[in-house]
Amino acid sequence: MPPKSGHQRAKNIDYDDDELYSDEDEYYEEGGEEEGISEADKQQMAAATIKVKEALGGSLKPTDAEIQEALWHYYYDVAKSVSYLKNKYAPKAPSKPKQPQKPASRFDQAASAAGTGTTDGPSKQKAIPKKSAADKLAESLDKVQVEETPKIKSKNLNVVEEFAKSGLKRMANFVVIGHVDHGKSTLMGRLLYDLKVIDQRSVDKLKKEAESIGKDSFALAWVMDQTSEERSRGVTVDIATNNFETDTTRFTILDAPGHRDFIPNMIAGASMADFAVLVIDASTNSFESGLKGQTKEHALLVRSMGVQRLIVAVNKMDTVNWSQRRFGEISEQMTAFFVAASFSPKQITFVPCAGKEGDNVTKRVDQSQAEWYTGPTLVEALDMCEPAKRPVEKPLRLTISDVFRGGITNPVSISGRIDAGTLQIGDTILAMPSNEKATIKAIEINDEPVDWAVAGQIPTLHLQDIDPVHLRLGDIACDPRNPVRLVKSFTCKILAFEHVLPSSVDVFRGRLQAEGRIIRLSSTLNKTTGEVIKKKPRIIKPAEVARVVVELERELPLEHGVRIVLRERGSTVAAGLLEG
Ligand SMILES: Nc1nc2c(ncn2[C@@H]2O[C@H](COP(=O)(O)OP(=O)(O)OP(=O)(O)O)[C@@H](O)[C@H]2O)c(=O)[nH]1
Repeated sequence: MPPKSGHQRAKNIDYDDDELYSDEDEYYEEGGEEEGISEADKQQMAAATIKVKEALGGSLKPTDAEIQEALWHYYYDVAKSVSYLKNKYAPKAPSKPKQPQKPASRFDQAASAAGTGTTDGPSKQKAIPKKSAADKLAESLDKVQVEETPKIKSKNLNVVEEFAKSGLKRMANFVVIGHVDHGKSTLMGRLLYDLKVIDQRSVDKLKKEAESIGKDSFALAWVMDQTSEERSRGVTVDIATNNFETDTTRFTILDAPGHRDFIPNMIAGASMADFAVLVIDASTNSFESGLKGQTKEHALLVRSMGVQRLIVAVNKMDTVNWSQRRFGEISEQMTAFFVAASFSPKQITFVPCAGKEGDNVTKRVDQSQAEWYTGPTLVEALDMCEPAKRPVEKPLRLTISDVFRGGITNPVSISGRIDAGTLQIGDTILAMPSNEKATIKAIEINDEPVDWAVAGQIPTLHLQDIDPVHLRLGDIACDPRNPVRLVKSFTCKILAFEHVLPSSVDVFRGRLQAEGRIIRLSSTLNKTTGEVIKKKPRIIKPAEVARVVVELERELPLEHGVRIVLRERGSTVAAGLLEG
């Protein structure tokens, strides 16, 4: 298996789903109060018993009955029960603490470094055990002192200054786009392998797994495509992120899926990207079929979402014998298209490469194969990109791209790119549109605990004082003193991909998706100068730039300058920038 984050992912959680409380009845049998206990209580007790055992590790071994007594008394509050059991059963004489069964995860270390306590128990809505049973235990438990969840202490850092003096390498996020099967994942897998982000053993393991299901050629792609669903289908279904460093820059790869059904995920990737790597399969017919497929659509999408810089990886050059002519033909055709799509030719670099064998990825292609090519390798081209400026001085805006419901230490976590501002442990954030506050108890970047994070980074935040139902993909975590405003309708400048008429549309902003309606076509605009060409057009034609007004079904946190995409019945009709 490829390396995974230590955290259990729980994307798109259905919070009403009680999957945690499943067939664990055996844990209940040892002596709970059977009488008058509902099935839900039993299941809750069984699940909480497991959690308490995990939290106690191997050091203390109270019986199940003892654990359940504590849980019963504390209304299934795992943290309080654990405190009680530790107090009650800890050895009296000071002794060396035993090694915990499981090494503490980095998440847990981050939390304890921040001096945090934990809570995990039944939510407020859950059934409360009957008092009579609790009373039976009350007497014996009355005197126990319980640690309350401590307030998170902020170090009150000046994060902008910390960032300036940290000497952190510059950071850049790029999205990998291109038609299905053109070799995006393989190319990125190769990059990570050659830069030693993934080791030989892991690749060998992936190769074995790939061979065992007769898909040998996919081994490198699996470095990026990490979930089993993606593997069995052979396509990337979500954005895989991975990191690597060169001497000057720390890069985050956002590997977007090429399959047409998954364009919303690609949009989410593009909304976080400083630049894009467009992968084009140079093989006979593949380039041409890509042109009819997603090659152009993806390029247009990222452009209309504000991405200006492109690296075009003309891939699978081995299949055309590293033909200079083929490379020239593809570069020429694509340049004409890019210019029409308002990319500046200065911002585009074409690199011939072969991801599978790794030619011209980090190692220069053998001169005997392509003595005609003197330009940069892919990694050199990446290094030449100027990352966008980080608006660290602005109020915090973080677009939530994942919500995790974790374990005991970190019950609620989110991750997403910080679009603006900074944050640190102890900060209060406001989730919008739910308008609920939360406290940051720990922060991780690339699985490492840190004290702060700044615009451009994609941290994971471990939160407290909030119920996960208030956090949804696409929501904004912002500074409560400068909250993001909620809008019901907005004007935006769009590039049309198809004919645009007043009609119902799906509005995408990163991972946020909402139903809306184009209610007015205000004007068509000059692509370069932005001047009004025609007021109140009846229709907007493909490739035209226009200003339209969109009304949403519900209020959403949207601000000036955010990138949005309008889709209709599964296809992208337009994309652009929100004006107000
Ligand atoms: N000959 C050759 N084949 C390649 C090269 N790169 C990738 N392939 C093959 O092309 C196929 C598709 O590669 P992927 O990396 O999965 O393509 P993708 O673009 O990530 O596909 P999606 O995730 O479905 O969008 C695999 O069989 C790869 O082994 C290359 O440089 N040369």
